[in-house]
Amino acid sequence: MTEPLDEEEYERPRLGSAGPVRVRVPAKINLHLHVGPVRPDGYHELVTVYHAVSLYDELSARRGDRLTLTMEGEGAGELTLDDDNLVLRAARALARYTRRQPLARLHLRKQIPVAAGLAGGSADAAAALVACDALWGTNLGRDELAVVARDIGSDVPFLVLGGTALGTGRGEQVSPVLASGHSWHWVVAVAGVGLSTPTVYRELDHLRGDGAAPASVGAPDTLLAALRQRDPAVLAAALGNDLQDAALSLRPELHRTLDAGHDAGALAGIVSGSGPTCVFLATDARHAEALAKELVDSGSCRSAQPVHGPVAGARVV
Ligand SMILES: C[C@](O)(CO)[C@H](O)COP(=O)(O)OP(=O)(O)OC[C@H]1O[C@@H](n2ccc(N)nc2=O)[C@H](O)[C@@H]1O
Ligand SMILES: Nc1ncnc2c1ncn2[C@@H]1O[C@H](COP(=O)(O)OP(=O)(O)OP(=O)(O)O)[C@@H](O)[C@H]1O
Repeated sequence: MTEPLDEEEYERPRLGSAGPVRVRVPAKINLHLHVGPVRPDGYHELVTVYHAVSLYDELSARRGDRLTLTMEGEGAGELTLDDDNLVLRAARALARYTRRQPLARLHLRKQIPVAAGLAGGSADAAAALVACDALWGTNLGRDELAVVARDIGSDVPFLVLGGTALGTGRGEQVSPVLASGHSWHWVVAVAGVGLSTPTVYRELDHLRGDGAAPASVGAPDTLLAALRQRDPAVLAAALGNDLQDAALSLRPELHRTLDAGHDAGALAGIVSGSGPTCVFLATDARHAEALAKELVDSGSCRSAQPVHGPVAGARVV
């Protein structure tokens, strides 16, 4: 919890938007996720390729005499409205960075399932940064907002920037890769219950054991080359996620979801991030529609929907 600034420390507020400001923010999947050793700070060194997909949360921001948050939609009932909520943490972080009071009335409409491996919370934090930046007239710009995002969560900088990007460090060091303009088509198969990200990382460490050479998806070169080729069959062969075995160890029923996707004709299927969402690569939009329907009919997931990527990061709409 950051201490509030003293009254005289606040800058005189600049003219911002009269509001409401509406921001749409996508979910992310990891096309490649290499997990290295645990660092002294307890995080794992990562090399990942993030990919923003067309499943969105939406945050609206209005002027207010204090900071408030209301929520509706997917999983909103599971979430707290206190400072643990990543939306409020992000608004306070921006207020502190720009030396002003965190004054805004925020409303979140969620479609991204919670603790699903799609960085839903991180996405909402990114949306809060962009929305408050516009509402308060601080106008930091995307790159500086991504810097503020680093301390909120490892995935948050990417959700500010969007597209397809290489993530290193904890995942918070983000550099965009190739703006090829090619659209990839996926199906996200959402599980009934979420999975805690820290728990999955701990399970990976347990599975790797002490001193064992970590089995790993290695370098992202093959994946990056596949993205440039624009061939779904080549991309299918390049997808990989070091957290997958840990997620499957904790939630063996995900094997059934992956098998159902494969049997339905997906080019490939992997667990997204720390899971439990499974994401499947389709040939095109029509194939993705058919795949989603077969996955729902299989009863192996709570829901399945076609998405495409890459899409832009948190944006005022
Ligand atoms: C699984 C991924 O979504 C892949 O993109 C991310 O690595 C997780 O990103 P995130 O949810 O924003 O993670 P954070 O909120 O920063 O950290 C949550 C917890 O995940 C674990 N964690 C996260 C990132 C990382 N590089 N190593 C870790 O071990 C740590 O236990 C950490 O306390
Ligand atoms: N606005 C929010 N939306 C969703 N989760 C939130 C929010 N605020 C706080 N959280 C908490 O953040 C945690 C991570 O949420 P998130 O949805 O980002 O996980 P995730 O999708 O598994 O992310 P990852 O891709 O890192 O695995 C959850 O335990 C959730 O309770």
